[in-house]
Amino acid sequence: MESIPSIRVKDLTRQYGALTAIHKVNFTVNPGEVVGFLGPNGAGKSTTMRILSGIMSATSGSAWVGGTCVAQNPHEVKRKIGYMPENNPLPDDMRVVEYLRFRARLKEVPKRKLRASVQEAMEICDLARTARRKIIGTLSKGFRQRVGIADALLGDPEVIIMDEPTIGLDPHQIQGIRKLIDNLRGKHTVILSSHILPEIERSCDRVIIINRGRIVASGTSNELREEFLPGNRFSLSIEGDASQVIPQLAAKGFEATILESTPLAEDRAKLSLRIENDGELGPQLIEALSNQSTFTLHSLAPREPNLEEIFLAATKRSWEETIETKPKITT
Ligand SMILES: Nc1ncnc2c1ncn2[C@@H]1O[C@H](COP(=O)(O)OP(=O)(O)OP(=O)(O)O)[C@@H](O)[C@H]1O
Repeated sequence: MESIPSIRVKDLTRQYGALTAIHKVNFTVNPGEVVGFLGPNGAGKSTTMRILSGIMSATSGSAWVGGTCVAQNPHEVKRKIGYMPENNPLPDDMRVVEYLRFRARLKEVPKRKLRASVQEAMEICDLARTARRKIIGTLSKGFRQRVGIADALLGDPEVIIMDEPTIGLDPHQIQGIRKLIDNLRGKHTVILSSHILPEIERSCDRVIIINRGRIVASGTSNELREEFLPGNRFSLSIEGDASQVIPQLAAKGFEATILESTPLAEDRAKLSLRIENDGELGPQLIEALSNQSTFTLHSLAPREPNLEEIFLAATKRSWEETIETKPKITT
């Protein structure tokens, strides 16, 4: 039997007056998945997350959380979802434990489970020992984010949604939040939005890319690489005449393009190549580029495009498609 998706979104659209913030957005997230929601500023990430968590209604379309329709049963959905909004506002004058107990009561966590639920959330977020009785106003940004995540975990919801959980954090704090997200894996379905692409690549099983209110790509990093940046990529450094690299490769039967060329000191250059040929290419490339008079090969290594390159390719394609489908203005 097929399991019910933790999240299903169908043709979700939201207008703010004349502005279409999201347009016919469709996606599903399966139980236990950790999904990254990626998009430039103003793409519609927060709008989608707010609708999913029942804070805001959609103009049209539908969303379900654990099979429950958000518009029809917002109260039930709120029990199934833990939401940490962007720039999570917290009361500066409360103690961490007091605040979380207050939040647990608001979320209608049953009285007999309340203390245990708060304790468990504080333990998962590493607050129990260090910050339990601290005044929130005195906490660092990293610890404030932990309080926000602990809040989202109260009542053990099926789905955790985090809007920019690492924004404004230093590398140590980011590492802490990353570990925390790793600990949630398998116990909750997680959607997190972030601008930090290596962060998403490192933490998420799958990525959904949204641009100007529309989903432009969805898949694992590998699937997206295949779709948007096919071909084998290599980095190499040479000494000598860089303009001879492509002719030399062509003579040996390789179809290659230079993606990037960076001159280095002493007649050296670093090149990034895309090769269309299939198969295990490394040894053949070394052979093709060695023992000839115009340059010396110093190093060669395969290079996988990172999520930033995939993201740029996906959003560029969606931008070009929009330009192409726009009617031409005639005078
Ligand atoms: N309350 C609102 N009223 C009017 N327009 C809004 C409102 N909230 C968002 N918008 C607009 O809707 C679009 C999508 O915004 P949204 O906040 O969902 O994007 P985002 O991807 O989360 O961006 P960011 O990463 O900057 O938060 C933007 O053009 C934004 O200016």
